[in-house]
Amino acid sequence: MTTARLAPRTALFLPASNPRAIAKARGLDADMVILDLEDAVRDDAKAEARAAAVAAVAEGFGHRLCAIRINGIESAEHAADLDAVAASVCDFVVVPKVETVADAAAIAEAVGKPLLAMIETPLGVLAAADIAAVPGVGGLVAGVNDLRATLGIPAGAGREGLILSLQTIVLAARASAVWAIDGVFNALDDAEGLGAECRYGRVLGFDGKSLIHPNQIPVAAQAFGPGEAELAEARALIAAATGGAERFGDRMIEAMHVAQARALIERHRG
Ligand SMILES: CC(C)(COP(=O)(O)OP(=O)(O)OC[C@H]1O[C@@H](n2cnc3c(N)ncnc32)[C@H](O)[C@@H]1OP(=O)(O)O)[C@@H](O)C(=O)NCCC(=O)NCCSC(=O)C[C@H](O)C(=O)O
Ligand SMILES: [Mg+2]
Repeated sequence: MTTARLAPRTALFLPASNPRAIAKARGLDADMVILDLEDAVRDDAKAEARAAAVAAVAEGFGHRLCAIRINGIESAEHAADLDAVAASVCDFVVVPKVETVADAAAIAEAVGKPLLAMIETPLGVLAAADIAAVPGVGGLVAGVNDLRATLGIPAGAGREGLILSLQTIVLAARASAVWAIDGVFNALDDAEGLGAECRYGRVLGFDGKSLIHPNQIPVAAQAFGPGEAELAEARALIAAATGGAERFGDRMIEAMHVAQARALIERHRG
């Protein structure tokens, strides 16, 4: 399912059980807000969080896209979450640990809203292309904490062990023209590390990054750009192109480079 809106560069998770975070998010410059009902919420606060999420989306988040992450298919909360999301005015439902086409299709039908499928288990990665192709799926989101755990990657290791999964997620998303959102970066105070990870995520082809703290928004927004230098080069390339293979400065360009430059400028206009 191709989504009319541009993909978010910055998608901020927050616990739906945290009213201060909800209030704060209304003043933050994130492209998307994801109210979490799953891992960020204690078991004894699930019902209260669900009601708070529905009320928060009804109150609105201004120009920001708004999503609710429900509890997984195996969870006792899943059915109540589906009912709440279906009746809510959120733009997207985020579904954790999606592993099958049947589950993605059933949830999309139940909620009647576009679905962002989290790919965060080995089975999910292996089925990612089929999940992305389900009508109603608007994007794939990498769940890197769960992926690390389910792949057996030691705590504290870099992203090397995730690369095949991350590339599979991007490939699957692109094959169905849906969004590809990179996973979270847990180190709350490491802006330099976050910037490097965002830039690498962009190099892999991701549209944007999932985030967990307000401080991460400007870093990710800058990395997923485009920056002024990129825009200037894109404009110059479009102006110089006359068709077919030709020289642009010290490199060859063809029609697809002009299309890429136009997409970059479109992305900037947002
Ligand atoms: C990680 C945190 C628990 C840290 O909280 P805290 O120590 O309270 O942060 P600060 O004191 O620095 O907060 C300063 C102010 O900013 C607000 N705040 C903090 N985080 C957010 C947020 N995410 N959105 C909006 N506002 C936020 C605080 O309320 C403070 O405001 P104020 O008091 O008014 O000044 C916390 O950051 C947090 O809960 N983050 C989100 C956690 C979350 O949602 N996790 C679920 C998704 S991650 C995941 O599981 C992905 C995937 O499934 C996977 O497997 O990888
Ligand atoms: Mg997860």
